[in-house]
Amino acid sequence: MQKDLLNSVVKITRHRDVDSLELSLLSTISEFLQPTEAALYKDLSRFNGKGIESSASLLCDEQGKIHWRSREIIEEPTKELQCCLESACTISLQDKSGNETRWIPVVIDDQVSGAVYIVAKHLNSSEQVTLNALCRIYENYLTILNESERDKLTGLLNRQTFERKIKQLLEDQLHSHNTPQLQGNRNKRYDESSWLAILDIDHFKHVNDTYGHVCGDEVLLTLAQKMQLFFRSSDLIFRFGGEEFVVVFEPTTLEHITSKLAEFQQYVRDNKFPFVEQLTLSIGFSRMSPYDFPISVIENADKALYVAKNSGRNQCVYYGDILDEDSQEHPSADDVELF
Ligand SMILES: Nc1nc2c(ncn2[C@@H]2O[C@H](COP(=O)(O)OP(=O)(O)OP(=O)(O)O)[C@@H](O)[C@H]2O)c(=O)[nH]1
Repeated sequence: MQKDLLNSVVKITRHRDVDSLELSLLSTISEFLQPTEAALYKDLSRFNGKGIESSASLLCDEQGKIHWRSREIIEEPTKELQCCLESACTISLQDKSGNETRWIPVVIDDQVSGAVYIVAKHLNSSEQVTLNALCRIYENYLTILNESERDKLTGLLNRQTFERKIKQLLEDQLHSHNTPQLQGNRNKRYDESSWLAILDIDHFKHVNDTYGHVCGDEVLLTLAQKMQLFFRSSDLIFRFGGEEFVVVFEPTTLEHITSKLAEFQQYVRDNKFPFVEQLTLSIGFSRMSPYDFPISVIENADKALYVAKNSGRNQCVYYGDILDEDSQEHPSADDVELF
């Protein structure tokens, strides 16, 4: 048992990203404590978002087969979960037949960032020690990984994680595309796809030059917080560098994404930021299908951003529109009549 446990700890700490770490923790809990249910909850307000997310969860059937469930926002968290998050205390309930349900807080930098949830037959004292030790190892390792995945100033995902996160997202989409029963609650329309947008603050150098770098940092931090509150928690938000942010949106229509981005531009224009009178953004965006290379989607959105900047800034440009204009100006060989 001890040797197996040590090997599991080695396995958990081999991971280099938070998502695999979460799956690995639940697998280990499942291996050693045979729960009927286990999950990891994340308090998104800790990351400037909204609500509570079940970021990984599993169900074990009577044959001992594990069924993984996809990540979801918890619409109505139980009062025990809320109590665990608010009090930073482990909550435990036992029914008459000895089944136990536990919520164990996950504490990062002295703040509760989530909880481990487990439903199992009565846990003896050595199993309780094992469970607590696994949760503490997870907590320690999560602290290190969070630091390497997130931008220090804004707490957003950093550029280094972009490739991996996008690859994972596209693989998940391809998987759910091929297995319709996994598509989740929302009925997807045939014309929906993912989108990638680059948002760049206009004339940010002027902010730095006028008020200083520290004030510039505060503007960046405020914008990052507004982005996290405005967009869905399932959308991925990266700080790509300086005053440039990348948002990857879950599948939706061109019409919806166009109005969502326009609304955000308006929201930024109308809202107060520290020091500056008014802040505006230029945005370039592009469609992203599971068959695209992330780097080429970035290049397309970047071309659209370039057009937005050159058209006077404070604009939102769709790559598909500049492609259409381009093909009208430079018709392809297919469009040229040969005599
Ligand atoms: N405060 C602060 N400034 C940064 C940071 N990273 C980059 N910058 C500044 O961001 C500014 C970017 O300037 P430019 O690339 O000329 O862009 P801009 O002034 O926004 O002009 P346009 O994008 O063309 O509208 C420079 O002044 C950088 O020093 C940061 O972490 N903090």
